[in-house]
Amino acid sequence: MEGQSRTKVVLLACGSFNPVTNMHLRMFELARDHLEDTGQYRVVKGIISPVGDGYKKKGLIEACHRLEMARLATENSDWIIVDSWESLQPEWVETNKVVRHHYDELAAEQNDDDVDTVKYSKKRRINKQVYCFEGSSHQKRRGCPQLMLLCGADVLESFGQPNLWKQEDINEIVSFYGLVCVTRSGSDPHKFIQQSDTLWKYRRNIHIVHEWVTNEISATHVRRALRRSQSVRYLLPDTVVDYIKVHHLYTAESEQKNADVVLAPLQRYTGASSS
Ligand SMILES: Nc1ncnc2c1ncn2[C@@H]1O[C@H](COP(=O)(O)OP(=O)(O)OP(=O)(O)O)[C@@H](O)[C@H]1O
Ligand SMILES: NC(=O)c1ccc[n+]([C@@H]2O[C@H](COP(=O)(O)O)[C@@H](O)[C@H]2O)c1
Ligand SMILES: [Zn+2]
Repeated sequence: MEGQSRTKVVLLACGSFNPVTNMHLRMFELARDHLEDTGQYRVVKGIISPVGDGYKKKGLIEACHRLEMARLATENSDWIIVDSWESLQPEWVETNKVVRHHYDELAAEQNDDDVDTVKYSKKRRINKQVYCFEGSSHQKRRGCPQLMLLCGADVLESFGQPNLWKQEDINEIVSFYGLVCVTRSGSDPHKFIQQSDTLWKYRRNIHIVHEWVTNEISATHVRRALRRSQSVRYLLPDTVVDYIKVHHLYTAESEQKNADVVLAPLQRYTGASSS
């Protein structure tokens, strides 16, 4: 397929990024290679969206630090950016709403481009037509890049955890947007999809990216090493390692943050109290 006729894709990764690791960055590169190798897609942008403090995950340090580390980690990338919208919301925001927000932003950018096109080169607007997409309250804008949620297989498998995700949110993500899922040791995304009727129905919108160079880098491991004053160099960009040192992040004390608090989605869907 010629470059022009490929579908433009923007990849959105939501997560704690507590802190961002090299594997988070690798996840984007792996996903881009995989999608472009199909000949159908051209990946034009990657967005890292750190979760807000209202998520209440144990050991989650302040969003301002997580954002700044993600910014430092992506400063050498010409296609991955960090977006602060989610982390600045006063309460935890469901991932589906974050995806919707970014889709609306992309559509607005597309509109602006079209207006410029009309203004300066008098070409026809291409973005006026909208069409409904099966099973979604949203409308797809023609000319707008496709937004796909990018995650590791543990997040995909968390769809099966009771009271963590709303079924309608999962439906919308996999039917309207699409999912790119990178394998992670200990996970079997193919099996998980095979066992879920919803995921099976929309399996063509779920792209599984096999990471052959398996590694178990996780932010949990990084935080543990830091608490023990062990080196985390080469697991994270040097600029992030320096930032952690300067700001004395990830201590025994910070790991106890939210220790007695119920995770926000569980609170919201079960009505459980916050402590
Ligand atoms: N080694 C990895 N392989 C594949 N995906 C990964 C890997 N590490 C993180 N991810 C993915 O990156 C996204 C953000 O993850 P998150 O911020 O939870 O990082 P993490 O390393 O899993 O941290 P934690 O250990 O605190 O849960 C998630 O979709 C997660 O699945
Ligand atoms: N119902 C939901 O929308 C829902 C539930 C659980 C986690 N999440 C998101 O998944 C990501 C998971 O991050 P962690 O793997 O760091 O916990 C976060 O961005 C979080 O907001 C969304
Ligand atoms: Zn995680």
